[in-house]
Amino acid sequence: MGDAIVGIIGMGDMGKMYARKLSAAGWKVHACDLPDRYEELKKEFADQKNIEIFPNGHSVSRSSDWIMYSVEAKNIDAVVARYGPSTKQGAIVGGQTSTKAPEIAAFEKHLPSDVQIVTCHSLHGPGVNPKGQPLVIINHRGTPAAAALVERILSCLEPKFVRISAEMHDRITADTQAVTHAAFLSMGTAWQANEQFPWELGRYTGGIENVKINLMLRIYSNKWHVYAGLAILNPSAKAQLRQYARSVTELFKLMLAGDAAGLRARVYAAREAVFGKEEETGQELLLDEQLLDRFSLGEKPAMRVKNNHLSLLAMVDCWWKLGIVPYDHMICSTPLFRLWLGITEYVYRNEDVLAECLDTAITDDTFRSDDLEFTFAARDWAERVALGHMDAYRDKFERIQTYFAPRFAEATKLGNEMLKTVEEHLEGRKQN
Ligand SMILES: NC(=O)C1=CN([C@@H]2O[C@H](COP(=O)(O)OP(=O)(O)OC[C@H]3O[C@@H](n4cnc5c(N)ncnc54)[C@H](OP(=O)(O)O)[C@@H]3O)[C@@H](O)[C@H]2O)C=CC1
Ligand SMILES: O=C(O)C(=O)Cc1ccc(O)cc1
Repeated sequence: MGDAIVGIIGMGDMGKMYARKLSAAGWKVHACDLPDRYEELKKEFADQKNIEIFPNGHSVSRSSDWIMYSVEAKNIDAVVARYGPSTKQGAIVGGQTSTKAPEIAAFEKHLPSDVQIVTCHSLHGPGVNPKGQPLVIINHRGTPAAAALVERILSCLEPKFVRISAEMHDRITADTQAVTHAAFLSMGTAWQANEQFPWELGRYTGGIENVKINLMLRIYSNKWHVYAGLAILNPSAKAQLRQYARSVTELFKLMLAGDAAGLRARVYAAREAVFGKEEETGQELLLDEQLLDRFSLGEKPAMRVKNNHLSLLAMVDCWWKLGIVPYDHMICSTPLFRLWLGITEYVYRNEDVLAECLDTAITDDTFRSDDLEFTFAARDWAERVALGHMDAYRDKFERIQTYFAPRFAEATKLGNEMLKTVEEHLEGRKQN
């Protein structure tokens, strides 16, 4: 089937996943990473028949028909500056970076004018089966035939193609990915600050808590540059993170003040804006807590411990304040975002659960010290992103990553099972 040659520059987790899938479908793949990884990669792919490893991006660019840059977003300008001018005449170029503004700027700046630009973004990590997952295709500077070729190449992943502009992509992923990651990063920061492994504490077990813990560990087990690039380089993300931090702070102050009426009024106003009036939403819930109960890293206690779920209340408050309707973004969502939306919806569309949450927020001090640290954390992540300082982001991320590292292997296994079960559940729901 492989009439065109696919070039991949950057053989990290995503580059390798693409190389394996495309070559298995019969496409010839020319790939490289940094020159000092040439020998190691050649050995790794020696018996893969359609993959040829090259010493650098010049040889990949000169010989391929669609070239995908799968490098760190923070390096995209430098890498395209180096290899872009070597692009084969009339070829098509794209990238896998999670934020398209800097990628497109680099392409426009460094690619010869006869080169077409059709780029992409898989909305899932390298360990997730791409089948049925959204795959964004952006035809920025290409003929319809060029875009059709890129889609033909990528159709072997069996994705759900989402055809949008680069601007729309960055707007949506700021709403879905950047702010979701900020919530989980802040949870990890708070637990580390209080020197806790939450699955070891009786008060952090049960369905919703399992999602929080597993997704937090999943994010910290990934590479810092993926999340830093996604937040810091996305022009729309700063405002989202700032609002999330503000929502956390304001809700926490209402809790501390014991202002039950004020908290209730605010939470219900957000609920109406995001989920509609209760009587208007006849729809079935995305998730139920029993489904999530199975995926615990710790022992399940006999009695469920109540939590005020500040991180979830702040998420819905933030969507409300920014006028975001999360369901509008489902076509362009990641598995993490769907789970996050699933548990927020579970709390908000269940009158008893929400009432218990508000009552706990006012009358129960169990979570005060975690919530205090969570508030500091949300503000600090938002500030680091606003300052645009990659090293400050990396330093904090890697410190917390080291703390949780001993549990990554187990959490990844459990997290994969959890995502798979939830995805199957959501798929089944759609078909019914
Ligand atoms: N991981 C994820 O969940 C997802 C990531 N993405 C995006 O995809 C891109 C790749 O991510 P991922 O694979 O996870 O990250 P990795 O760090 O695993 O891969 C990036 C690779 O690019 C290499 N590289 C850097 N500079 C050059 C160069 N000049 N020439 C050739 N190779 C180079 C890096 O080498 P070295 O390590 O030696 O610097 C590294 O091997 C990122 O932009 C990320 O945002 C998109 C969807 C999901
Ligand atoms: O699902 C998520 O949000 C992830 O954490 C995995 C991920 C990371 C970066 C991307 O560009 C796309 C997906």
